[in-house]
Amino acid sequence: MSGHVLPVADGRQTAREVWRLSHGHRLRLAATGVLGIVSTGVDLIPPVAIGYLVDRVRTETAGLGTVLTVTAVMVVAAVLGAAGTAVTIVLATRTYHTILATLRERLVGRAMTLPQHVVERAGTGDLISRSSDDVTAVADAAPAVIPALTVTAFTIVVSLGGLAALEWPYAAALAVVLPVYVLAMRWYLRTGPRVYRAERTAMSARAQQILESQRGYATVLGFGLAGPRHRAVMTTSWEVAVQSVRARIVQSMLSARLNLGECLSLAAVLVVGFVLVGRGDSTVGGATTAMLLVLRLLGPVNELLFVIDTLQSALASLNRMIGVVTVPAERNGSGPATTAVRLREVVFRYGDGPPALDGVSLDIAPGQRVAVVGVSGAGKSTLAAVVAGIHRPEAGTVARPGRAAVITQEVHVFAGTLRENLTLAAPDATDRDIRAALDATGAADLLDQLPDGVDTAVGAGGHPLTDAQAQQIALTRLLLADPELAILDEATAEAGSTQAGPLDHAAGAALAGRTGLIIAHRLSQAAECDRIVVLDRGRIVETGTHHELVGSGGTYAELWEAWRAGQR
Ligand SMILES: Nc1ncnc2c1ncn2[C@@H]1O[C@H](COP(=O)(O)OP(=O)(O)OP(=O)(O)O)[C@@H](O)[C@H]1O
Repeated sequence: MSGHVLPVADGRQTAREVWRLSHGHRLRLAATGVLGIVSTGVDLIPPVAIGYLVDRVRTETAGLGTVLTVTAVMVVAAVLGAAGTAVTIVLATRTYHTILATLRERLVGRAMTLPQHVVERAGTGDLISRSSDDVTAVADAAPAVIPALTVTAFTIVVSLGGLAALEWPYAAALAVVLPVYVLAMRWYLRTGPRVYRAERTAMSARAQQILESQRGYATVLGFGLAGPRHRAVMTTSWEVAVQSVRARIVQSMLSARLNLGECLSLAAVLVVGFVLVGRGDSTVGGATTAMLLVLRLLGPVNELLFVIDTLQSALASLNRMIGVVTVPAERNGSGPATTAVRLREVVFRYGDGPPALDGVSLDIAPGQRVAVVGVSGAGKSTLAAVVAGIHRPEAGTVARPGRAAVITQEVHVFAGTLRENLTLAAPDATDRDIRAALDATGAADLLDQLPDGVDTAVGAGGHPLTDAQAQQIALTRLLLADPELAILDEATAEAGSTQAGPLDHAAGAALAGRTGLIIAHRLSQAAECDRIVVLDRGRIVETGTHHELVGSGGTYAELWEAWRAGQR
């Protein structure tokens, strides 16, 4: 199965796609960046002001006026810095969600057009989980990750710049401590996700045991299973306790590593400050500013390390989402102008079963209507699905026009208005187009039965429709979608004898002017087609016009006789 999973984008693809998605938001992003730098720059003022005050106090040149002025400057700077940072975070979050919404739209759009065989092989669950769980993971990461990322990134740059501007050895002292943080981060990324995953898995197992015991309460009592169920819940609960303790230990160990980094950073800057002040290269006020800058830096860095696992899993989800968006569009292998559909030696089987199609070759010219007939199980529906691109053959080639539409036996009426149902594949259709299409397929009568005409709600919870009406709607939808190739798999097979005529008429209208492949159960339909293909156990055994085949006295002639006898 793993060979067929949907692709996962790598870092470069994700970066490229995010850059593309940011189109139209780049000015706002740049403005957010500038505001972030300015706000963190303003945040530098309090440490510098305190350093200045320390020097003035040491040289005994500070009066009450100086203290008040410096305090006022600090208060203003703190308020401005906080306000600027808050606006930066709001702007960044908004842009993040806008880009995420666009990505989600693209993801859903791409998911809808993925070839069915791609989805089937990967498992529908994978696609659903990418468009739901992964989107949630990326969206939920926003409150934790965005402030930590934006504030930390700007704070690191601005504080290091500030330290270097004071005296470069201060910045160098921090650089020496950097490996402690890098090692802590690498250790946490290796360990954290694993223990959290184990904790979550243990919790799901416990929930599962409890739920099963509750749902199967009667069985548990009836078979005297209370003891084993109790033990199962106890075992899984104990596992949760063990895993939770492990997770908390990992968090404590991360805190210990961060404390070590903090301690070393402060000690390093203190020692450097001591030496610089001793040599007269820095004032005590300068050393104080340096210490305050380092203290300011430590908070955001710790915060970032604590959310790094959230960030990592959000990135993994993002890569999975972008993986779907970047699935290359399938080449349909559109047929050359003289053939609309061209199959060569097509073999298809369900799982390990015998071939449902066994070396089928078929050409359909543009505008031609070909009927497929055969006994039940001959492979007719499979052929329709292969031509439609729903199934991919294991051998042979299939070429079809770019715009193909299929109506299968399972006609579905979507919950919504009749108009929405009809314009699903033709969103630009006007009221006149809809009316004309309904007239053409003979479904206009339906409008009289609906209280609000085309705006009546149909489908689940709406106005009830008969199977024949649902098929008429499907045929009208096809007419509006205007595909080059229409594949009708038993579109009129459900019809009782009174409905057969109108539905045959509707099918004829929907097929007018386009290439058609019709799976004909009612042979009167086949008789009207340009050509008939007879399938038997996955092979084409006869092909010709109705008259040719009846005249040849083969399989079709027998089927025709049997069908006519049944009609009498
Ligand atoms: N989803 C499936 N899984 C396994 N085997 C299948 C599946 N669908 C069809 N088959 C098998 O493939 C063969 C061809 O089936 P197909 O439905 O294409 O025949 P058909 O001619 O359309 O039959 P009918 O007229 O009864 O619909 C049959 O042997 C059938 O049992």
